[in-house]
Amino acid sequence: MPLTESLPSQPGSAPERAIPGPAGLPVLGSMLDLRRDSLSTFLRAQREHGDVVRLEAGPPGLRSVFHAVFAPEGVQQILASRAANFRKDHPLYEEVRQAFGNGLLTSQDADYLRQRRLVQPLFTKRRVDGYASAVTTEAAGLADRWRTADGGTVDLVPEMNRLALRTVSRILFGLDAEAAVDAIHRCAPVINAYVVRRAYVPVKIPREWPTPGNQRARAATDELNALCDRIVADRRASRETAGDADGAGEDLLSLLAAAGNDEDGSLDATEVREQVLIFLLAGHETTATSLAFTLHLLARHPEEQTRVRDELDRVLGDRTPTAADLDRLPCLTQALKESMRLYPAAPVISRRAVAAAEIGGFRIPAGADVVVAPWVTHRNPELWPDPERFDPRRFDPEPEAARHRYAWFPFGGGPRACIGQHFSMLESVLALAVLLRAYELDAVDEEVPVSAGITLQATGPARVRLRPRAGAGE
Ligand code: HEM
Repeated sequence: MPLTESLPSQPGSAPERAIPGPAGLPVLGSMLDLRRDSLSTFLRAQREHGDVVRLEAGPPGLRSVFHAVFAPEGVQQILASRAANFRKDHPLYEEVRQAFGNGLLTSQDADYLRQRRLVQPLFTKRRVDGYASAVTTEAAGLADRWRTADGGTVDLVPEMNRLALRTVSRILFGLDAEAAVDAIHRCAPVINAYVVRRAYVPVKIPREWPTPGNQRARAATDELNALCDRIVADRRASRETAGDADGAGEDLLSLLAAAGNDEDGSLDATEVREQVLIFLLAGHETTATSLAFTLHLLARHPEEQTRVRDELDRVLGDRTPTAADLDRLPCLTQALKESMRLYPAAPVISRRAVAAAEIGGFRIPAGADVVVAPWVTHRNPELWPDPERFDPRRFDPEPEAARHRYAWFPFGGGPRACIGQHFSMLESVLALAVLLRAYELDAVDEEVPVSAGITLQATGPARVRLRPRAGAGE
């Protein structure tokens, strides 16, 4: 086993110096803080202790130790330049793997390479551009439905969740997701909370024990698995009836089904189901968060909303946006990126070090659990002056080019960067364009409380009042 990776240290640094961090409570360390509000705990740790910190959780003798790295240079080492040394073996990923199986998000090594090769063709630029009309059709359907919204007010959190789930299901699974919406929205939060609760405790109650928490999580997992099995079985049945008329390789389900049928068994039934589940979940919750917060921030900042809408009117007039419009809507794209800075859908990304590594002048030991946190790096006042302020112009071409590549990394980076990144940007820009052309939005709620599950979760409503625009969408 290699014990030390030689990584460049900063000039004059002293690698053996102890990594600073909060003392926390005498017995439990930072365990309660991490479980209660990991985002604020990491943010405070950065402000008080710097860009490499060490947090301890649990009583002496049973303590878990977590390292966190916040400077863009360190993030780059972990996610990209030294990615092979930082694996998805962190307790948080172990919990995600237990809950959702070994799909593309959690798999590693040969399994991962095989899976990534299989699904990559769905995410080429040409392929993703082809998803545009499905996105605008779904968004226009929602804009129509909003005409009858109760009191003209909607909560963007469930609305965007439903929109993103319908869109990804239609594109990746050729499926009308209406039947799946309820089950996913009931089960995903239960598992999300369970995963995070377990990730930061040093001693875990075995999953098999019949505690109420274990039973609730098991029931939710079983329901999601059954849903995914049904999705796969329905598609198989319809392919057989249609004599494969829809053509293999058309969407994710066709690709998976074809691979599952391979004689060499390259994906067995469990693997097919696990891919379906991970793409259903990773493919909608995250984009939904971006959509909801972008609309809500624009509702809270009318001058920015006007700037975006003027651009939409100028560039699109009355026509439906297409993939070719993406480069023509810089104001909208900047507002989206700024919202992803403030509310990154994956606020914390976790890894485990194989060998020891020097980062930012400190030595991270072999076997250490390490996180990088877009939530914290995106709020570093040295990179983002007045960080809590919503200011889309931070993404003007000049300041954007001047910033470190890892000052903004909502999609991660390196070999495990988000496969859905371009899809998500296309989906968000086009859906936002359709909705913002049809409605002006006034914020009802101001701040929206959030917490970190596997992904960022809004824990309160993000309501807006809708004012239909004259002539739009009629
Ligand atoms: C705003 C939207 C999104 C955000 C912020 C986001 C964020 C991320 C991040 C940070 C990672 C890397 C995790 C790590 O390094 O540990 C990731 C990976 C992944 N994402 Fe996304 N994602 C988004 C949308 C999507 C969409 C739309 C899909 C699918 C259609 C998707 C599917 C995946 C998958 C399968 C992986 C694992 C990729 C791999 O390891 O090869 N994501 N995402």
